Amino acid sequence: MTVRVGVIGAGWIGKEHIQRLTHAVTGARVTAVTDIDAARAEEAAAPVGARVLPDGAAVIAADDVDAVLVTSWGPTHAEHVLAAVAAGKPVFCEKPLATTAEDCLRIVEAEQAHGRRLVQVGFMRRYDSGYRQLKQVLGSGRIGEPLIVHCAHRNPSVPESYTSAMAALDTAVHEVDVLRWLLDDEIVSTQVVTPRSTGKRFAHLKDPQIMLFETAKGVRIDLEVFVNCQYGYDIQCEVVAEEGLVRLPDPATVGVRTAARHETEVLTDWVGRFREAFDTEFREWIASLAAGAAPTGPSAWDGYAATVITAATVEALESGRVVATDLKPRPAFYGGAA
Ligand SMILES: NC(=O)c1ccc[n+]([C@@H]2O[C@H](COP(=O)([O-])OP(=O)(O)OC[C@H]3O[C@@H](n4cnc5c(N)ncnc54)[C@H](O)[C@@H]3O)[C@@H](O)[C@H]2O)c1
Ligand SMILES: O[C@H]1[C@H](O)[C@@H](O)[C@H](O)[C@@H](O)[C@H]1O
Repeated sequence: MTVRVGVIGAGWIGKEHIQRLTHAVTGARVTAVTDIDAARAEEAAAPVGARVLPDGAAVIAADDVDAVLVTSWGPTHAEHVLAAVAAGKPVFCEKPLATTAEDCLRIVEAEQAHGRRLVQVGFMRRYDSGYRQLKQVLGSGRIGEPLIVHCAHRNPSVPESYTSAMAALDTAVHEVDVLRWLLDDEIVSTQVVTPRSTGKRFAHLKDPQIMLFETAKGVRIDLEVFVNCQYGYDIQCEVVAEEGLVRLPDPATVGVRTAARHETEVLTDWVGRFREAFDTEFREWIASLAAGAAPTGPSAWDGYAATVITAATVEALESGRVVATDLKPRPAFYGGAA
């Protein structure tokens, strides 16, 4: 069975995912595309033989759309996801699920009222082979219980429109999700320490930031977010446990030895670093839909948790205080694990 996908938002990542669904995933076809910029929609739709529809509502209602992909701007996500759930269609929403906790809860409630999972959120790190190996080691019990996690999330640079709050909302949101999943634990408090800011970019920006999270089981996480590090796109994660530690591998690149030096490449963007993870994410999503099963990836509840925890982190940055995340109790509908 071919899953026919309708796409809402044909910008940067929308175009990437349209290409991915067409060329890297079997069993999927993009049949409809919309964007508030019609020329952009046309540019993304034409090469894959999809038609352009006037808006998100038309995509969701279309007879030749079995599942919906939301890749528009964050503040518009909730409207499209709620409409897809109301129509009973599976929906994959790029992060964030919604920009407010209230909207996330609306989605969570609508999905529960529908009675079956329809929503998956685009946290692709859960599909990265390195993170999956980390989870396998932690789950095997070989190194005992996790105690401390050291992480770094570095981008070479960001545009001037990037704000200090985006370090949590746009960037650290990936660690928030992947660490909840990796540790099978919940983040209960957050704090932000601001070292001297880099002089290499904008005066308005607090960059780098050190985020300190505490989990329900007492694990401490330190996360350096440095979005103008200049040298490359660099994702680090090391879990220190009772009987050992496990570290996220760097992507494999050839080592070059020349002129008395040994060099390996550092990637420069998230597109290259997580390409395979994105491919796997969409292959597994489409496979679950083709099998008539509910999606197994990050849920609407995970989307809610990430929005609440990152909002609390912005509050921590602005107040200088430790902020409790105060998540609502997890509904049984979403299972036991984080
Ligand atoms: N998983 C990841 O690592 C990752 C990476 C980049 C972006 N994202 C997320 O993907 C989303 C899109 O990011 P982007 O970088 O592609 O942005 P973008 O600005 O390049 O594209 C967004 C597109 O959505 C369109 N749009 C906005 N509102 C719309 C609406 N109501 N209906 C139809 N189209 C609408 C815009 O015209 C634009 O073309 C964001 O939520 C972002 O956080 C995720
Ligand atoms: O939207 C992007 C994307 O989510 C990347 O994975 C992250 O590294 C960037 O910091 C963020 O701005």
